[in-house]
Amino acid sequence: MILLLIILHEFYKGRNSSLSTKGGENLHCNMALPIERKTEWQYRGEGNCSLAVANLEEQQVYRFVKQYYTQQLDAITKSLDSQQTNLPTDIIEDELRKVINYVENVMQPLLSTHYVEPPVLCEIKNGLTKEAEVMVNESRPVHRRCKSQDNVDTRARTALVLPDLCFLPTTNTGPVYTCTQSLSNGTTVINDTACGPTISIELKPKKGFLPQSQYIDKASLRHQVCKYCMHQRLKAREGQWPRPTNYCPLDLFSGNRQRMKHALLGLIHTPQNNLKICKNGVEVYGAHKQKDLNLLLKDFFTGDARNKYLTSFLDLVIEILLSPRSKGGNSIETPSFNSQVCYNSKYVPKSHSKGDSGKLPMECVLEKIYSVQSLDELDIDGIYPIYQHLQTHLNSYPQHRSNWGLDGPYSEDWLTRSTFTDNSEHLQSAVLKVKKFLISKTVQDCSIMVALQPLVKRPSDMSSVINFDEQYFRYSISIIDLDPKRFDKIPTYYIMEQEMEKAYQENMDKVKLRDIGKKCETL
Ligand SMILES: O=P(O)(O)O[C@@H]1[C@@H](OP(=O)(O)O)[C@H](OP(=O)(O)O)[C@H](O)[C@H](OP(=O)(O)O)[C@H]1OP(=O)(O)O
Ligand SMILES: Nc1ncnc2c1ncn2[C@@H]1O[C@H](COP(=O)(O)OP(=O)(O)OP(=O)(O)O)[C@@H](O)[C@H]1O
Repeated sequence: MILLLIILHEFYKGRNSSLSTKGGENLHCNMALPIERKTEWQYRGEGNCSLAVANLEEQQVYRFVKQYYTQQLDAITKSLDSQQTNLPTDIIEDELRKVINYVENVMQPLLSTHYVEPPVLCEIKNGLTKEAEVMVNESRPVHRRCKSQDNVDTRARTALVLPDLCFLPTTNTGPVYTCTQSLSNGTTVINDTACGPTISIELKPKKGFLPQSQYIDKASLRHQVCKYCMHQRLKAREGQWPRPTNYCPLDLFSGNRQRMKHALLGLIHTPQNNLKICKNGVEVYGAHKQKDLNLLLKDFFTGDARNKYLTSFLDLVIEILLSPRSKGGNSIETPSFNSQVCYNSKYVPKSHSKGDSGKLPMECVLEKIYSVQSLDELDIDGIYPIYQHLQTHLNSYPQHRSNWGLDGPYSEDWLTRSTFTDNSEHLQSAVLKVKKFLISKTVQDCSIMVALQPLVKRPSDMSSVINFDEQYFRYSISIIDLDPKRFDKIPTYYIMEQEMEKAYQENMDKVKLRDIGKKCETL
């Protein structure tokens, strides 16, 4: 019997990997099998909507939906159709399918197959989500353990699944942690492919440009201070994080290595939810855990860099962030890219280093993210009146909401199609602007995952290998968290933007008053 179950297990495992490129059209997963053996789960992270846990055996990460997610979903579904009687399990499944379609049909073509892999829909057996949640509980941040909204929704019968991006794409032998391998005859040989730990770094870069929209008041601070820096004041006032960060997204997106390093050091100083570093999948640095990185990186570099491991690591990450994956070889600078400076940034330019033009190379991950973020040309000030206009129209013609695909389905032509020919050109163009805005919002909230492993020598296959400081590293780079943003959230965006600007302005006024006070004291 056990043998039969194992054979079935292997069969489904094979199916799982072969289906993973099909964007989850079918439901499949070995998690549905009645294997008695307990799965080894390891914590990977979480947001408001999902708990991400790695199945160590499969090297896959499951995103289990939380109760917060289903409550939101329930409210939205009821507001759109008060008659709806679907079961929560079906609603969740439909919604997860939409996420897959959005990533596959909208995000991947825009951001490239090199960086984006659509998740797969996986059926999960009863009791599995709870089992995983209990197993990883100790690793979760304390504030996530007490609210019922942060509990996984055990009614869900499906989950989104992606490869474990804290590791390099798996080989037949699985991830390699050590430099040596024990052979069956008792001898030990040096592993010539990979050596040392896998370090992953996750960056949530946020919005990388200052708006140039004509709809924003000319006198507005938003032309000088980026959204992230403004938001920091509001977050500080609301006690979301103990201290504001030195990180500014415009420094990271500048393409200038010195500025980028300044940005990364800002994140090391205050990671908040914008930086997370893992060693062999275990978080070692982030918002809630800050271990000695120089010590942790010691077995990652071969040279005797003493306390400079962190500096070397950041330089290596910068090289990867600027490397043009899809083209390979030389970097071509992006013609449309103009590096901007945020008034709030603490970066002080140093002497210009050689080869540092301060431009983003075409096709590097930052350039891809930047160019898709730039689809929003109007900013919220230009979009909000369009939203109101569309809402007024929808009050009279509610059926147009689905014609326009505002809540999906996300087909290949979601952005470009004009199936709503009975609408005026004006309306069609309004819908297109809103869609571009929502796409940009998704990419303003995504994360970059880089995984790296040192190699002992130059490998014969140099794809996804970087030569840095006379050492070779294999690496992978992916963009995650590309879920669609809701049309109905536009009014919230509008209010939030005003609150952020107000909070920033009030803080500036306070600082000014304090400075005047200090001057008066010295007179
Ligand atoms: O509005 P922002 O810029 O604060 O972004 C939100 C994120 O906050 P952050 O500032 O990154 O800490 C927020 O992140 P956290 O849950 O706070 O980690 C979410 O990603 C939120 O997206 P959604 O509502 O879950 O779809 C994000 O909302 P969207 O604006 O992307 O809809
Ligand atoms: N495939 C993966 N490999 C490794 N870690 C992952 C993977 N997917 C997610 N994670 C980790 O889990 C975290 C939370 O995942 P995710 O962003 O999908 O949750 P979320 O609830 O949608 O977040 P938010 O509410 O902030 O949008 C990520 O920030 C990342 O640290």
